[in-house]
Amino acid sequence: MSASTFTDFTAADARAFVEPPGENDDKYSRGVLGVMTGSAGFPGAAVLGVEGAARTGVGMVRYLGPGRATRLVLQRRPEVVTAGGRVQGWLIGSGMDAALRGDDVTAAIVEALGGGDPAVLDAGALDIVGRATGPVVITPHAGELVTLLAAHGTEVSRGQVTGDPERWAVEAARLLGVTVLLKGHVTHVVGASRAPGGDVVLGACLRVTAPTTELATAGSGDVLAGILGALVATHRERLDAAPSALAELAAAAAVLHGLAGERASAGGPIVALDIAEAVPAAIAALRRG
Ligand SMILES: NC(=O)C1=CN([C@@H]2O[C@H](COP(=O)(O)OP(=O)(O)OC[C@H]3O[C@@H](n4cnc5c(N)ncnc54)[C@H](O)[C@@H]3O)[C@@H](O)[C@H]2O)[C@@H](O)CC1
Ligand SMILES: Nc1ncnc2c1ncn2[C@@H]1O[C@H](COP(=O)(O)OP(=O)(O)O)[C@@H](O)[C@H]1O
Repeated sequence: MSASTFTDFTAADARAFVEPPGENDDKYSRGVLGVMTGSAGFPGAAVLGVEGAARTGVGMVRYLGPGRATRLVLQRRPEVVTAGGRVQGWLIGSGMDAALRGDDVTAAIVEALGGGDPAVLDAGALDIVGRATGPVVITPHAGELVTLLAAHGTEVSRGQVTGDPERWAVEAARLLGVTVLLKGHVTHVVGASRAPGGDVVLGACLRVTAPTTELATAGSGDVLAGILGALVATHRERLDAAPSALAELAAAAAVLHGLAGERASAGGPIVALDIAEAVPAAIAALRRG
């Protein structure tokens, strides 16, 4: 495989994706994010992703998940709407386990993915990436990428992935035909989509280096997925015009996640919710330049 060249994607690059709403915007024109996350085992992931999305700025979040997770989400974020309806993008899979996912949940995900809207697929929805009819970005960590590659006939160890993340992020994008955000201290993003004939077209290869290692904490990735979901929903028109923007949106989400984590940490430890809560200040600082 030929080596791909990764370009550093920085805070200066991310500025283009944190513009405030326009004077004529309303909650719908701004973008609605549909969220299917959480499960009986991991209801907290739903709270973390929704908080990440809400704090990034989005017109509305529609949360569609199991009862307990729904109650927890509403307790924390009463703004969230729990009825179905039109969305500009989806966030699906955080806090789900593909092996335990009920048939009803799988059917609901497949229906959502069949609508052609852009989707962020995380954790327990990575196995159904092939059912999406719209642009997709997947957000695996190294272990999840190993499982995903194996399901597509490529055997690789976790050590091999962490030892050469550039290679395996590109390989996954090439194999699946979707944009890949491979998480880590350095997060690698590889843009990919399918041409009308079905051939995979590779796009930008972007690299985001985390400003703090305190991001390595439970639920941190769920917050990242929420941030990315919000950016996707609020940039739907840009994505429709140029699907290649999905890679930049993914990299911008990783930048925001890092800046928010650094701000929340201020040199000390953090919990995942701290990252989400620090996103508005991180965006304000980015806008100021
Ligand atoms: N509060 C929540 O609800 C949270 C939910 N989460 C969700 O949890 C699900 C599973 O994600 P994971 O990535 O954790 O699980 P994975 O199943 O991807 O990875 C677990 C791996 O870590 C290993 N492992 C487990 N405990 C270990 C230990 N103490 N020391 C060393 N290795 C250990 C296991 O053997 C396994 O190989 C996802 O759906 C995710 O979104 C996580 O984000 C954590 C927070
Ligand atoms: N050593 C590290 N330094 C900086 N960021 C890290 C480090 N380890 C993990 N991260 C970041 O923390 C997040 C962890 O996500 P993930 O592994 O999905 O955890 P969880 O499933 O608990 O949410 C990712 O955004 C990843 O890039």
